[in-house]
Amino acid sequence: MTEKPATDSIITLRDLRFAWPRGHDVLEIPLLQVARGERLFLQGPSGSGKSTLLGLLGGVLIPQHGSIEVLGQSLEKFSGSLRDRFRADHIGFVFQMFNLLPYLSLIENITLPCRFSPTRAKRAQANGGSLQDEATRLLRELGLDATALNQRSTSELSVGQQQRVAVARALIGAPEILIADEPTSALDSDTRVSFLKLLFDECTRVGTTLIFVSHDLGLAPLFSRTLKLAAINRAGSFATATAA
Ligand SMILES: Nc1ncnc2c1ncn2[C@@H]1O[C@H](COP(=O)(O)OP(=O)(O)OP(=O)(O)O)[C@@H](O)[C@H]1O
Repeated sequence: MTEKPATDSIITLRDLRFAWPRGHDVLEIPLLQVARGERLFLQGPSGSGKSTLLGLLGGVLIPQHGSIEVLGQSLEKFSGSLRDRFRADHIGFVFQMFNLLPYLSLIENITLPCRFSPTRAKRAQANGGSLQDEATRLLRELGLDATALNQRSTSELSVGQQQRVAVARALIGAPEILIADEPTSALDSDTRVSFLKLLFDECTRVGTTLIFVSHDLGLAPLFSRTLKLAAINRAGSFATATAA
């Protein structure tokens, strides 16, 4: 893999190998560094290991070999509960299907990460006064009026509205890293680009590093760097990540 050493890297993977139980190695990454504030576009064919890599970066999975350093901490040395805490404090997630909870109000959905992370709750309060105020402010930045929408169930929101709520939830309490797994796949191409601009603006304002997975290669030029995961070959040899 061609990889420029980053001077201020927020993520460093070294000699990483990961295999699912009873499976071949899915990932082999000799070195990957992500700089603070970078917007990284992660691509690769279906099954190349993109979601697996996100799971490793988020401390949901641990590699059989190698190290994963995030914010200077070696995640593979943490216990499961420490990794859960670390993830809650420092990483926001936006999923393809957004995963909003229909039995919570829109504002409760956004403030949910603060229930799991006192660190994020404190940061959100420092920014907004109350968690509710901060959720409302984030929604406004993302172009939604919380007062008008909060009476509705999240399942009654349009896809574009749900997506913004999911972004507000991921960004509340200013996590250092935002991981987005195909969050634009349900949108038409014009809406995708305008949504990405909004996402970039928010990440810049909050100071969040963005790792974004998509099959839509047309979006890649909008990012500071593209990381391509190669397909796993039939013999089961390692997939290798390359920087584009
Ligand atoms: N929970 C699991 N248990 C066993 N194997 C898994 C599991 N999750 C993924 N895999 C395998 O790991 C490989 C990589 O899967 P992964 O979901 O990371 O790929 P992907 O690039 O995200 O694919 P897609 O673009 O289709 O979402 C695949 O061969 C998949 O079958």
